[in-house]
Amino acid sequence: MTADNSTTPLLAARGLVKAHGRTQALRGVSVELAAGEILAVTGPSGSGKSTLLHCLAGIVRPDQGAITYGGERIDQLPEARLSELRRTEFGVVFQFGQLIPELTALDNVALPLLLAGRGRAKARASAGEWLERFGVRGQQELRPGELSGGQAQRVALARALVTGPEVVFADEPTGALDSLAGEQVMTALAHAARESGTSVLLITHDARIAAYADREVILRDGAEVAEGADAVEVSR
Ligand SMILES: Nc1ncnc2c1ncn2[C@@H]1O[C@H](COP(=O)(O)OP(=O)(O)OP(=O)(O)O)[C@@H](O)[C@H]1O
Repeated sequence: MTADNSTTPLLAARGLVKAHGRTQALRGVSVELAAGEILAVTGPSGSGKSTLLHCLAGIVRPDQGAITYGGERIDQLPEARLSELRRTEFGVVFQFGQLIPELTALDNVALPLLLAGRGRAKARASAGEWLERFGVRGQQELRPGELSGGQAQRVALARALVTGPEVVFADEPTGALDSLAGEQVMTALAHAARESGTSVLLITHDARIAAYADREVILRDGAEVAEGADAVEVSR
C-alpha cells in the first residue's frame, strides 16, 4: 500500500499470515490505520476480514507477520500486556452487540469503567452521557432483550467508546440491522469517532456503510486485492 509519509500509522500490520487448522485465513496481509482514520475492510464471505480484525485487536495472534501499535510491536506481547492494551486502548463492537443480558443498558456501558477501577457513581454518570450521545438515554434502564437491534448496537457502541479508546474495531456492526437502522448506527459511530479523534477499523459487506470510511481495503482469499480512498465522505 502507499503509506502517507506525513503521518506514522497508529496501527500497522505487515505480512500477516494466519491459519485456522488447514484453512489459510490470511496469506500475507499488510494494512495501516492512521490516527483518526475510519478504514473499511470489505470482501466476500470467508475472505479473512474477521481474522484480520481479531489479529489487529490482539484477540488472536498471527502465525507470521508483525503488528505495531504506536510504533511498538504488539503481536508478541505477553498475554497480560496484550489484555491491558485491549482494555485501555481498544474498543470492540460485534455484529450482535454481545451486551450482558442480565445488566441494564446503563450498567452494560458502565462496566468497562468499573473494571478500569472507576467509582460506581462516576462510571454510571459517564455511561449515561455516552448513551445520550448515541440517542438511547431513554432506554438506560432496559435490558438488552428489551431493546431493538438498532438500540442494542448503539448501547454496544457507547460501551466500546466509554473508556476513550484510540481504536474501535467494529465487525459488521450494522450487519443485523435493516438499512435505515444500519445507516443511523453508522452515522452515530462515524460522528462520535470524528469528534473524539478515534480511529475505526470497520468490517462491512455493505457498500453504503463502507462509504462512511475514509478508505477501503478489499480482501479476497486472505489477501489484499485493492485499496481506495474514493469512499464518499458522507460522515463529515
Ligand atoms: N475458528 C475457526 N476455525 C476454523 N476455521 C475458521 C475459523 N475462523 C475462521 N475460519 C475460516 O477462515 C476463513 C476466513 O474466515 P473469516 O471469518 O476471517 O472471514 P470473513 O471474511 O470475516 O467472513 P464473513 O464475511 O463470512 O464473516 C474462512 O474460510 C473461515 O471458514
